[in-house]
Amino acid sequence: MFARSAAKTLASPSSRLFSSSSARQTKVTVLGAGGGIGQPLSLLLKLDPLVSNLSLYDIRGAPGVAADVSHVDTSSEVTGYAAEHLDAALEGTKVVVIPAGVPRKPGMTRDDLFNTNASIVRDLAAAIGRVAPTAHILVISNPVNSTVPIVAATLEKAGVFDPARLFGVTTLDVVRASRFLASVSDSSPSECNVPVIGGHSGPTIVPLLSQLSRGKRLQGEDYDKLVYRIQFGGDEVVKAKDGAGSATLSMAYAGAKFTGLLLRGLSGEKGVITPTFVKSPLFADRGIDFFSSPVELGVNGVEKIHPIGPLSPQEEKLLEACLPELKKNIEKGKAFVA
Ligand SMILES: NC(=O)C1=CN([C@@H]2O[C@H](COP(=O)(O)OP(=O)(O)OC[C@H]3O[C@@H](n4cnc5c(N)ncnc54)[C@H](O)[C@@H]3O)[C@@H](O)[C@H]2O)C=CC1
Ligand SMILES: O=C([O-])CC(=O)C(=O)O
Repeated sequence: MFARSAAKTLASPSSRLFSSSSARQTKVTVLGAGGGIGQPLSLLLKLDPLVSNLSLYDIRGAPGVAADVSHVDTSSEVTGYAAEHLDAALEGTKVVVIPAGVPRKPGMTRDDLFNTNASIVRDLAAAIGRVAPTAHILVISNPVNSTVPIVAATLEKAGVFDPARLFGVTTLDVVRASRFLASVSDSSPSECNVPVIGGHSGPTIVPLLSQLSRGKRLQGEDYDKLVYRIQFGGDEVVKAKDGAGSATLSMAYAGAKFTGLLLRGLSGEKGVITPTFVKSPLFADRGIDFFSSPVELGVNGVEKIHPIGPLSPQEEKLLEACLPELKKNIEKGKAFVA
């Protein structure tokens, strides 16, 4: 079978890639497609049969990435957009994935990225609100605990915020929890689907190991070490890359995995449930209105926010450590837009 897709470097405003909203015609846009995450993420999205049109945008390098990825022999069309063509990149899109922004270097926290990434994400959100107000938005850019509230507040200001269509991508925490539990319990990651709740930074990452029999068995130092590794898996990669950035390949995998799950939900599949950071009522009584927990994804995006389920006494403590930090991060994001 030959590739039908040809890379275009710019679609003129008149060249809408599609005009129907059928499930088979799903345009997915990657903002930050030229980066360490954006490139492999674009490749993986090219492999997803639910993507019909892949729109790749970056302030640098996206047309080249698009030309490269477009040679992969799957059916989707790939178009690359240079810096000045953000609106064209977004036109008609159903899903926007955002890995735009700077990554950490050793010694930095995710919150240290706020000063640079907050305005990048705010400006991209404003463009989405203007050009593609009904798109589902998947935020990868850190600090996720703050960038998601920034996107929400920006869309709210524009009068187009729909909480069912905004997601912070916390899938890498779930992927890590599954991989690391498998390695200490001598099992397969497919048998270790750990719910991870809270947010996406150190102590705000709360793995619910007690909800799996393999996780429940871990005690004492083994339990503490595993929780630490899940909470600080990002730091492990930042340190190993030694100044060259943070997780990109595993994040691209996790980003494509979450996008694929969302597309399955959007196309009508039932029972698609995965943790994601969304506007949530679960801890609203504590003043926390964004929280990651298992969410059912459906034709409108967020279909149902599931309760977090039973917690062990250790997990209760982890949750108590998570909530104040998460609240602070969320408020910082909101204050930035206000
Ligand atoms: N949610 C998660 O689990 C994870 C999040 N991240 C975060 O993802 C972000 C990206 O990381 P990398 O890809 O490694 O960084 P990178 O520096 O390799 O790539 C970022 C890309 O964003 C582009 N960019 C900057 N401003 C832009 C704008 N206004 N519009 C469009 N593109 C723009 C840059 O040109 C660059 O190509 C970082 O903030 C990082 O902390 C990283 C790993 C996991
Ligand atoms: O650690 C970082 O800065 C990148 C990230 O969010 C992760 O790998 O989980």
